[in-house]
Amino acid sequence: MDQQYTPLAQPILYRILDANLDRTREGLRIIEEWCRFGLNSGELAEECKHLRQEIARWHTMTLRSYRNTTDDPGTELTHPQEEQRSGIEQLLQANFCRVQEALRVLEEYGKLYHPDMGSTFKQMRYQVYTLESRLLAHQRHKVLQNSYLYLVTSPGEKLFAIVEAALQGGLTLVQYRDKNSNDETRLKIAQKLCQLCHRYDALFLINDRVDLAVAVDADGVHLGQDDIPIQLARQVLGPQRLIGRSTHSPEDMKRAIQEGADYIGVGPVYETPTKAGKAAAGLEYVSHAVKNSTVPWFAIGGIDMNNFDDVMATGCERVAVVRSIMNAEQPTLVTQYFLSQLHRVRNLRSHKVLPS
Ligand SMILES: Cc1ncc(COP(=O)(O)OP(=O)(O)O)c(N)n1
Ligand SMILES: Cc1nc(C(=O)O)sc1CCOP(=O)(O)O
Ligand SMILES: [Mg+2]
Repeated sequence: MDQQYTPLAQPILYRILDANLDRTREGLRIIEEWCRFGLNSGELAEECKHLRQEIARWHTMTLRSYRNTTDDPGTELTHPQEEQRSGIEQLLQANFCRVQEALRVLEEYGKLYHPDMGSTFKQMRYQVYTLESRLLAHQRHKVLQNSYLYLVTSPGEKLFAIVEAALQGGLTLVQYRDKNSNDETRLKIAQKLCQLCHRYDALFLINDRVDLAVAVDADGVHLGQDDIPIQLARQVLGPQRLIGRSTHSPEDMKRAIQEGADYIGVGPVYETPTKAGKAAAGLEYVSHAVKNSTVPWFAIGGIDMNNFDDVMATGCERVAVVRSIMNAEQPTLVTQYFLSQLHRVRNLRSHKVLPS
């Protein structure tokens, strides 16, 4: 039987357009507030505002006059997930999704309303996809900039409990490093750790494995000197994810920065059983990083509470550790101790009590 098509009644069309214009404007406003107050990014906030204003031009009095909230069954419908957000990332993601869906509705139904509306809203939807990528990248760089302590994990039964304890102590940067498990296990662990870190608004990176980073939607990867080139990792990961590179000499550092590393590891400061057989690069190399690194960098290798002051005396302001936290009896307290000391040194330097 041939299907009978009837033209969409004008009041229905107008209500659909009104509701979705509202939805996009509200969602963009929520995103804009984070760009402005959370990220301090005038540029991103301005882009949201500009989009909102363009959308407002289509939101005419005529369309608004068809609003009938009391008879709209949709106002009662909420998903339990809307009542709960585990962190800012989830909140932003939910609102981007809402805006993109509403823009798609406007694109399709708009074609029945005005000859230009479909193409205009299609363009806007792509603009919002780009905005989402840029905002995510900005967000990740901001957390990285504000991270002074980096936990590189080691495998063990208490892995999740230790990472969570450290996150409770204020840790904001975690790397999953696991040299021996099979890929099925690695994938499961990485998924769980990623969710855990994101619940605390911390960054989650994966050692060595670009594929796993994509699979679990991690914030980035850490690559050693023997791993794939940064440029190739960037092609796979896109511009919005972070790439870290280990460096052991001034030449490594120069190359990693030139190749576009978002941060670098500087070490091993001391010989360490975590990387047995690797010679120490020493405090001299840390001092070189103080003077020459133009990207955030983390001193790594054998750092603990006993030698922490010596490392900081070079002018270093960020450290990465494995055993100091993974083997600690009280990982929350150790994390808090490291963070408070790192903060204290920065404060003393900014008040010129210590040389910077
Ligand atoms: C922050 C940080 N710095 C250095 C390393 C070491 O990476 P790599 O040289 O690739 O050695 P492995 O960790 O893969 O054994 C790191 N993981 N993190
Ligand atoms: C994983 C790693 N990379 C290093 C480097 O110098 O690139 S040193 C290191 C091990 C750090 O472990 P711990 O804090 O237990 O000494
Ligand atoms: Mg590696």
